[in-house]
Amino acid sequence: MFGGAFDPPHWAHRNLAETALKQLGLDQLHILPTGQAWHKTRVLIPAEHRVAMCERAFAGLPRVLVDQREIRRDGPSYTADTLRELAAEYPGAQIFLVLGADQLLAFKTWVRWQEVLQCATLAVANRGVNIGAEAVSDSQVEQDLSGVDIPFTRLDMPLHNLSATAVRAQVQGKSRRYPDLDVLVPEGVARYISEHHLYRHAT
Ligand SMILES: Nc1ncnc2c1ncn2[C@@H]1O[C@H](COP(=O)(O)OP(=O)(O)OP(=O)(O)O)[C@@H](O)[C@H]1O
Ligand SMILES: O=C(O)c1ccc[n+]([C@@H]2O[C@H](COP(=O)([O-])O)[C@@H](O)[C@H]2O)c1
Repeated sequence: MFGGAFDPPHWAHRNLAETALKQLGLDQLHILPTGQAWHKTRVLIPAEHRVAMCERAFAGLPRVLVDQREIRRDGPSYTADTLRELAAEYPGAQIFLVLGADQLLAFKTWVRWQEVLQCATLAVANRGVNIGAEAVSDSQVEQDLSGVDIPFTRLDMPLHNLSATAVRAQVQGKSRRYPDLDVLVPEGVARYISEHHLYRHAT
């Protein structure tokens, strides 16, 4: 499973999914847009938009499905609940949880994180912890991860200094770092953002 706010989904998300499919030899990859992100302070845009953008962002990747269960479930989205359901649906399967290094470093704040580890193997992509600020190097990420005492496997993906925060800032005109939105998000997502006038105002 690969969960996220996906507000909006960007190139690093797609590359992460592609890398996980190939490197882990997955039979199926569930993309899970978060319902209620209890751990985020900002309010996410409506789920229907995030789902529609995920459909576009991950389009054409084999064995990928956008799974709306966290959106349909009442209450905060806990990964432990989702993994329990997936484990029951795929008895005997090895389940991987795909995430970026920033989330691995926060992992012990997750609700029932021990249960998450019982259900899934964590598959982690390098990502700078200092997201949105200056670019970070692989060696800095290595240093950040060196103290982690949780078992995980590495996804071999080049570092992308990219975040949904940077995409929202670009659309709001707060940042002029990139020439075009297509550099940050797949074309279908850029079109959707423009057609639905998303992210024009700060939330
Ligand atoms: N550039 C990236 N490199 C590696 N992993 C990433 C990257 N961006 C996001 N991820 C991972 O994808 C998952 C979902 O991320 P999310 O949808 O919150 O995007 P985000 O860019 O972190 O958003 P925001 O900037 O709003 O916090 C998380 O596990 C996160 O670590
Ligand atoms: O279960 C939890 O307590 C929990 C706490 C923080 C994050 N998560 C999940 O981790 C995934 C990535 O989170 P984020 O904040 O990077 O979008 C997403 O699926 C979240 O629901 C889950």
